[in-house]
Amino acid sequence: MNSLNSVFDYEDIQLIPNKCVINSRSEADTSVKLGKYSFKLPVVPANMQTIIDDSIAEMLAKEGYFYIMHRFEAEKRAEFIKKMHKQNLIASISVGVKADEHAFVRELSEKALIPEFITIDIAHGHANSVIEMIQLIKRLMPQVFVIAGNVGTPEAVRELENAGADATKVGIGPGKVCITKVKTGFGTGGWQLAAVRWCAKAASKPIIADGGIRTHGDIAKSIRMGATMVMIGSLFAAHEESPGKTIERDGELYKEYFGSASEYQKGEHKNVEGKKILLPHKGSLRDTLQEMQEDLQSSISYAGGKDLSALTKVDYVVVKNSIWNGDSL
Ligand SMILES: NC(=O)C1=CN([C@@H]2O[C@H](COP(=O)(O)OP(=O)(O)OC[C@H]3O[C@@H](n4cnc5c(N)ncnc54)[C@H](OP(=O)(O)O)[C@@H]3O)[C@@H](O)[C@H]2O)C=CC1
Ligand SMILES: Nc1nc2c(ncn2[C@@H]2O[C@H](COP(=O)(O)O)[C@@H](O)[C@H]2O)c(=O)[nH]1
Repeated sequence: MNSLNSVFDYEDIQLIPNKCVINSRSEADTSVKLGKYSFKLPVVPANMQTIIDDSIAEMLAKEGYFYIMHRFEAEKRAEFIKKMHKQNLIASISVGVKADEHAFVRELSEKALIPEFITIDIAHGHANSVIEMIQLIKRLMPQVFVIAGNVGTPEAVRELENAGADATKVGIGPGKVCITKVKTGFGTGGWQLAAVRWCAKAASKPIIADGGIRTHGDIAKSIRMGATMVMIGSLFAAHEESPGKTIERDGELYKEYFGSASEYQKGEHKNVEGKKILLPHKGSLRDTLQEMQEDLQSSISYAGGKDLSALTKVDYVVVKNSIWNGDSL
């Protein structure tokens, strides 16, 4: 993999069109299967506190989108599962790996509060702590679809899959509010798309490409490189419905978007690998989801197909190489 020629990021790639086989973009099917469930789009808002809350989760589940609730109000998760199940909606939560999270998983199992999806959400997912958590969940609640991450290498993907993960999440440091690449010198920031391709080639189960998506076209590029689904933070931040605080500056409205490893999330300046930014207020989340779907339908038509599978085979060119993917510190 690590020849320089094969290292690229989203902005370095252009997909090459094929002859169109549909009469309207509305015919293109953007739905995706993950586990036993089918969802409207191969996209999931990041499980971060300024991106998703209970009401957004409910709205997404009711309208047929995949969602992953964040883990930063740990004590509310059991009630959240109950509430979603009362409405016949999918429950999809996140966990960490510390001892109290093991206790939480045991509690869910004992109370038969079984969510459909659990995402193990830590910075460096290629770790024994994650393997142990996968094994614990699978032993106590084998029916749960487990997403494990984050990782950035084929070895990590294989190891987590072998431990029982049903999908792995790829992306170490490409996020908009991420400073891992600067603070540690490590990660997939600047070559996230190539890392997705590298990991997907080794995967035998779905890959979720996480971080670095800056345009709707990047979703199609992720699928081309082997992702089944794409996790997105910044493009989903700063909507009317978004939980981030609204700030007024010189008569303009902005919303906060902060990293899960930022001091704003942690409440202390320790092992900080995230920052806070203000994004211009964007209007309704539903409108963004609608536009994302229309753009992806258009992508499918350029790929010469009728559904997402067409995107997996198109040719592409590498136009140039980038480092920053539009980010600044
Ligand atoms: N996708 C990405 O690039 C990144 C995402 N994040 C997000 O930030 C949030 C916090 O993540 P995280 O700090 O892992 O969660 P936690 O604070 O829950 O830490 C999880 C456990 O892993 C340990 N840990 C964390 N990082 C490392 C490391 N590099 N090496 C060894 N042990 C480690 C922690 O111990 P201790 O703290 O004592 O080391 C702790 O025991 C998550 O939501 C995560 O997704 C953070 C950074 C990168
Ligand atoms: N290195 C860090 N990565 C983080 C942090 N908080 C979240 N994240 C990751 O970013 C993506 C979203 O990326 P975006 O480019 O779409 O905005 C998210 O899903 C996490 O994986 C953090 O504090 N540090």
